[in-house]
Amino acid sequence: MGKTLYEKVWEAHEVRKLRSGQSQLFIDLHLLHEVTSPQAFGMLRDLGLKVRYPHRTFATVDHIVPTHDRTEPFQDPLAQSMLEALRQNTREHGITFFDLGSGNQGIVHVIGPQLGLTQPGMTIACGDSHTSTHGAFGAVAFGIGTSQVRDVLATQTLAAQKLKVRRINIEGKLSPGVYAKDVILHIIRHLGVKGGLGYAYEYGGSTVEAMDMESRMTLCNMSIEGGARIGYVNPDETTFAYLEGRPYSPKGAEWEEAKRRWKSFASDPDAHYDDVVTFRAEEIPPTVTWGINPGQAVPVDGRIPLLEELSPEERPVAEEALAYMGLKPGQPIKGVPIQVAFIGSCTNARLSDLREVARYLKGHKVKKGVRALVVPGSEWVARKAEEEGIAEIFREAGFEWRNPGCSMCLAMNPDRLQGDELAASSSNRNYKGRMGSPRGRTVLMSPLMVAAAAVAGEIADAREVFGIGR
Ligand SMILES: CC(C)[C@H](C(=O)O)[C@@H](O)C(=O)O
Ligand code: SF4
Repeated sequence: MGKTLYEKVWEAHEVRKLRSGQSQLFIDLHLLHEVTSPQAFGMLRDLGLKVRYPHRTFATVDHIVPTHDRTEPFQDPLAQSMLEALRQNTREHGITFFDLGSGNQGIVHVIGPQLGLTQPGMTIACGDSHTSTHGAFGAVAFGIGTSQVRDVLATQTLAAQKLKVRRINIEGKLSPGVYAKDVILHIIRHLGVKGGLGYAYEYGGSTVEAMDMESRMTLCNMSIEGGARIGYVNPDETTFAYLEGRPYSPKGAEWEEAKRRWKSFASDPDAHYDDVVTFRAEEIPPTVTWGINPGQAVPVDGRIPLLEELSPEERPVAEEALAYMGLKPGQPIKGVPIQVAFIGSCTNARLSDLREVARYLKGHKVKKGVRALVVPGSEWVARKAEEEGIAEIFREAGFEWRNPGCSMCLAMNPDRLQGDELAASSSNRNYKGRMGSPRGRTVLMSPLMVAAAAVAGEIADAREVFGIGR
């Protein structure tokens, strides 16, 4: 019986089995940001310990960064002190820090891949739940809590429980105007926000094989929204082509050797899976959420479910969601007015996302009264987008072009909703109050659908707004 990538990577990194039933796992790459690291460094200091492998540890600042005016000191003294703590901690421990203005600052899950730090066959940990993003490269990557951040800093290992593996096949060709974001929203809608508990998700099939790396990242990014802490795609030629020549990618003879090793981690054709699920690409519509978790989603041309169509478990959450969102059962989702349009986050703020939107947005204008923001995922993305004229297309259309950071996705910075504003958003979470206002509302969708909503002033079908596929 063959093995999955997950099992192979696990076995290659298992230091020992622990009496608890967990394993001690070696972590190849540890990524840090300002929110979940200060306490971990504090604990290390209290224990009189050093960082075990500073050269396997990299830091950036993303959550608290103001995206409008980055002049220091920031207006929020807490944000300023978090940045300073990270500067101090990384300096003291000899850790590379991609600080503001370094040219490489950005959302942690955007910069790892972009710099070639994220590689196939690695174990990657970060004190952030969307670490699953890095699985797009065939890495076993997962979010950890602050005490585990301490453990990894001190030992470069952590105690972890092995997961089951669910293979998710997506077969066929996506329709025009349908993207990886729609695929993952569709998957979560069908498997549920808790469907992945206890599983790592392995995504495959002809649709995934045809996806570029940035689409695969979008897919893996939201695994956690489906309850799976880990999501990954087997490494292939697309993966290698993306990594070749990146700053931290292996070079010269090492490159060929690395590729050989990376290939060996891919799941065997006869690998055993604990579960297998298959979706047809042609059946995946542009998908948008209507509720307060990412599983409460419908096709953009569909209706919000009637309560009687839902299972007894789903009903109370749906009622709560409808009351919060100010929406009615059976109502079409299209046409719901929006006040804010947000293109950004570790799900959808990479260069290919912005390129794709710019391609269609050119010549259109944001509807009067809509506040539209585009927040590139990293300084590198921002630079490239300026060079390619993408930034200008957004500005021309009436979007505010901001500096890189998490921005409104989590609103740990000045970018936030006001009152009960409703935002069309390319981010990954639509929890109550997620975007900084206790009554603020978030509707998740692909970046192109956000642009369509910005132009229409309401939730709209990008295929109609931009004349796609007809
Ligand atoms: C701040 C951080 C711990 C958090 C996470 O783990 O995901 C954040 O990035 C989020 O998206 O909610
Ligand atoms: S962009 Fe959003 S989801 Fe991603 S790390 Fe930042 S806050 Fe978390």
